[in-house]
Amino acid sequence: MSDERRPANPWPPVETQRPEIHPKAPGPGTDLEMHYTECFGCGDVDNGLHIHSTVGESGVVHSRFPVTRAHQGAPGLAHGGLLACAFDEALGSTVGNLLRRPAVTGKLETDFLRPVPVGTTLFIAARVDGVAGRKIYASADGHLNSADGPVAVRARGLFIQVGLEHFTTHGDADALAKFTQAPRLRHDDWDINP
Ligand SMILES: CCCCCCCC/C=C\CCCCCCCC(=O)SCCNC(=O)CCNC(=O)[C@H](O)C(C)(C)COP(=O)(O)OP(=O)(O)OC[C@H]1O[C@@H](n2cnc3c(N)ncnc32)[C@H](O)[C@@H]1OP(=O)(O)O
Repeated sequence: MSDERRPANPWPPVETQRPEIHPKAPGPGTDLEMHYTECFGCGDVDNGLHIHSTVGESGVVHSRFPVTRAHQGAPGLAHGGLLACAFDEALGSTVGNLLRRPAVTGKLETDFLRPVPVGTTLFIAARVDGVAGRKIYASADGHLNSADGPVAVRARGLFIQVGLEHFTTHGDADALAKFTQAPRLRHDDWDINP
């Protein structure tokens, strides 16, 4: 179905405030480092997505996902679940880096408009659309092979701001400690009071 014929639900679905870019957010032109070396989306992981992101103008973050044979679902085509993963990464990175609030994905919806062949690079442009308390709404378009190529996938996500205890309670406290000691992720540079 073409994008125009899909029903358009209001987005964000609730009244929101305009997102405020954190004063210590990386500026336009900054290449974002992987946020965690073991992250399947951006980390140094065999057959991971190897997504690289750069901060653009006007609150947009540009991410690139090179689709390889390791990412197939149907023969020669990207797996939809991995495409959704790429958007989770791109949206989460946009929220985390621009707002500098620790947040996790609460809801993620994807519209698959065109097939994404192996060998394609998906150019994902993501932005934060609004904030309502701990709820942060973000969306992205994925273009085939260039920033202005045809849109193949769109996504919308709800991210929920959490305190750091979310990661120590449910995750690996030692890994988190190493992670937050990285200069760019220092605690005092984050807005960590949900
Ligand atoms: C200094 C260190 C910082 C660390 C951060 C580093 C960032 C680095 C930079 C960038 C990289 C980031 C790249 C990562 C990308 C990947 C991200 C992922 O894949 S995250 C993994 C998948 N997601 C989960 O595992 C969540 C599992 N779910 C939960 O833990 C809970 O459900 C949680 C925290 C999401 C919410 O639980 P509650 O008890 O805290 O809060 P409640 O009251 O349930 O929800 C709060 C509000 O949100 C709404 N809400 C929650 N889930 C919703 C949903 N699915 N749909 C609609 N509304 C929902 C609720 O209705 C409520 O709204 P009302 O305040 O009442 O208006």
